[in-house]
Amino acid sequence: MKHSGSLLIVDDNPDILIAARLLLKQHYQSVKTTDNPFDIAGIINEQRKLEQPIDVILLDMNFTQDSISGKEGFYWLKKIIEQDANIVVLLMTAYGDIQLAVDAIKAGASDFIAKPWQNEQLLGAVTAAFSHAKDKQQVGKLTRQKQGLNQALNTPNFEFLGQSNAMQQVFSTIEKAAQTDANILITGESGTGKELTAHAIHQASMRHSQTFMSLDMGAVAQNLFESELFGHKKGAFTDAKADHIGKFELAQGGSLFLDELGNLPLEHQAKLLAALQNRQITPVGSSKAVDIDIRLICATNDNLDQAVSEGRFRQDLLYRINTVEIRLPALRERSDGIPLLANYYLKHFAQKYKRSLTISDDDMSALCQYAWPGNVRELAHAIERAVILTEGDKLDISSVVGNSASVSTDEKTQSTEVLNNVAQYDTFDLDILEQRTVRAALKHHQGNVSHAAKALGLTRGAMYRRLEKYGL
Ligand SMILES: Nc1ncnc2c1ncn2[C@@H]1O[C@H](COP(=O)(O)OP(=O)(O)OP(=O)(O)O)[C@@H](O)[C@H]1O
Repeated sequence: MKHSGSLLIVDDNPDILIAARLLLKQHYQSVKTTDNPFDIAGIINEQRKLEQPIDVILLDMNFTQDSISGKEGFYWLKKIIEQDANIVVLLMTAYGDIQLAVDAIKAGASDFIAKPWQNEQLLGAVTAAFSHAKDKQQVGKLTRQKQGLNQALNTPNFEFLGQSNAMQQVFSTIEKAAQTDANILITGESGTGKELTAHAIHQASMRHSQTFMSLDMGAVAQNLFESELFGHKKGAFTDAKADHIGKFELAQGGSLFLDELGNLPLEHQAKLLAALQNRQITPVGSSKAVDIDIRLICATNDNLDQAVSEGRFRQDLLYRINTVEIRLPALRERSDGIPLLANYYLKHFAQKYKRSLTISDDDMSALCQYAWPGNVRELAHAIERAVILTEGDKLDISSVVGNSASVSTDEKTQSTEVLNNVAQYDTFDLDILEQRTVRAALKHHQGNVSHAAKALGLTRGAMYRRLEKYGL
């Protein structure tokens, strides 16, 4: 059976063309020939159009103008590589010497054949060239797939917006810090946009075409931190059924985002510090260290200075990760930015649910006065819910504010009251408000933690930490 694949033979000697074609035609589906190297580019284009692209070119080194130096062969080799780097070129000459062969391979040829050839020798070289071409095409395909995956992983679902002075400052710090490889710590309450910030840093950095890999430390089981970060070898522990690549290695060349870093237990903090200091990691169960090249971005809504003073977080690790610190202000501290965000999310969800809705000026100022304990995430969820619930063409604000989980009339009335009576809040203590909101969500969802977490826009890990924090 003939192999699929296309071959082009270029030689000014018609006898050579006939002999090579006769032999190779028995083994390969498509064998083209030409005695004029100026035809090469046209044949490559033609075959591409026919969806039978040339995989391998057998190229003579000396055409009539200059019969022994091989210069012409090098010239055409260069032209072919410029036109299509996936084509594998085999050079041939009757005046072969070792130096010419070495130079040909240095210039990008895959091999070198001396004329006259033994048929087996030529067949062997062409077979190897086809397999080389297949590998090159596979690598090209994988590279394109990786670029596509990187692009998908690196692109968050929403734009990163900010109008307020506070956010303008954040954007300017991101721009400056992104240009360097400095470790960056992003702090701020839940829902303020720490993850969006991490993406923005990666996008503005030199590493933007590489991988952005993230790990939510709040969602990692206690016994898996090391393996998630550094990987493990098959058999390293009972459940290690196969080798596992850790996030550090997956992020190689790109950025590694460690979210909710405050959750990393002390015993693992030392290992993270060592990895950052040595720029090397060792997978669990391996004795071989792997060099790493990543930009580290960490985020937390914990107060790490306080965690240090309470002995929960290593001071030396904090110094290592916070070369640049970006603090994201709570939404209530930048209420002048609320209209931009509210309109953006209204437009987004109106499109999604095929509605045409606007927000009245009064309602917009009400949105600006509300304290948004869940920050932008709460605002986005509230608007999505209101878009679903509103019956007219003006967004029904009473269903929006302060009531992320509920749709009942009672609770709607309550939230309207909350909105109308901002001044009558009995407290603005966020911990207390958060605790109440968590309780309300749990009650509404009859104690179902997953549902309540979803309604609050929290990950399960973040929800469990709050349950623990408030003893619920
Ligand atoms: N400036 C912003 N512009 C547009 N959307 C935003 C902005 N900030 C946050 N959001 C949206 O709010 C939601 C929460 O953002 P993000 O996950 O980045 O917050 P976070 O601070 O990492 O939260 P957590 O601490 O709970 O993980 C996302 O849907 C995000 O798109």
